[in-house]
Amino acid sequence: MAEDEQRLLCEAATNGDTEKVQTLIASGADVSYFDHDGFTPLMLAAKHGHADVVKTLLDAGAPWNALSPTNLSAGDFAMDSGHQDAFDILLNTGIQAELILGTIARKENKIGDLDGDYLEDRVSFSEDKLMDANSKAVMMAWEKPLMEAHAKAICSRGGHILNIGFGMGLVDTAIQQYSPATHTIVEAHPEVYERMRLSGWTEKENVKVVFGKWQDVVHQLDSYDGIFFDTYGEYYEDLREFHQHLPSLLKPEGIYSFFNGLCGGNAFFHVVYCQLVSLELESLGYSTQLIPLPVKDCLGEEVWEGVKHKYWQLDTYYLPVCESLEESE
Ligand SMILES: C[S@@+](CC[C@H](N)C(=O)[O-])C[C@H]1O[C@@H](n2cnc3c(N)ncnc32)[C@H](O)[C@@H]1O
Repeated sequence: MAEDEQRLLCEAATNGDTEKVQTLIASGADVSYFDHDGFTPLMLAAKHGHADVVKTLLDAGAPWNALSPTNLSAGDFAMDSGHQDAFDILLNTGIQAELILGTIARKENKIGDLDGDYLEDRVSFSEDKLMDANSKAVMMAWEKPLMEAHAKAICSRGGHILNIGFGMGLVDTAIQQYSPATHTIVEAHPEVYERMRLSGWTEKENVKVVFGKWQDVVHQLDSYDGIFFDTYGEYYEDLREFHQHLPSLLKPEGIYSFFNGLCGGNAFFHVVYCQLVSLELESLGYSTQLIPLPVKDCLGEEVWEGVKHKYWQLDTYYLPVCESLEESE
């Protein structure tokens, strides 16, 4: 009987029959049910563009972020099929959920999600990547064009530049091309720092290397015309925490950017997080422009050989360029 009810709910969601969906929900049908193909009623409604049904299901507690067997969410189905109304409802729900509940959930995850303390483990360098002790990539050479674009953005006002996280030094090499007045680099991993020292970064005339976690050294820093943030083994909460320091770190006319790998494995979740971070920066007084850069061509399957976690799977990278709202008006 219950199985029948769920099947009818999926059918009504597919057909856009809002009344039937409401009746079935009222009689106890499970809105988080997965059918035999691994789809929820919400995915089916989104896929067919039935915005009313999408809303009804969400109001009844259907999970907006459930994933199909191919890792697609209801929002991905709405987006891929071009159903703007259903997409907007799902996007709004995702943002609200992450704004309110996300902080709590992310804090709880913080205890068990990462593989140990990255900063205390060994790293290994090769020509095209920097890997952690769990064969996860800290940084990869395919990102070079992105790092060059980030450097161009944050150096556009000249002056004093700050970069958090050296990695393979791609962004810092690009920053040096703009001959900044000063170029401060914060790096916390002892082996990465040692490599910087051996390759002469600590001796460069306009470069100041600060060894330590940004959280521990932030109060030693100055104010800058351009800032880039790209760490590893941290959470969205850490990025948010860094943003709290922007008003004192970034000069009023300065440019801020960060590596935008937020939810890089799912197109819809990425949109949710791009919006979320933009809203959070706005509340601190910054506008965020997201510049689309195609990355499909530099990301063949062979790039990921030997890498445990494919942290980026999307065709377009959205490079954030943030500046004070007063300046951008
Ligand atoms: C993704 S890599 C940066 C890549 C760099 N943008 C490039 O162009 O090569 C991240 C770097 O941040 C460093 N890191 C991680 N946590 C940090 C923290 N809390 N403070 C400072 N650096 C940190 C890592 O050791 C690593 O070198």
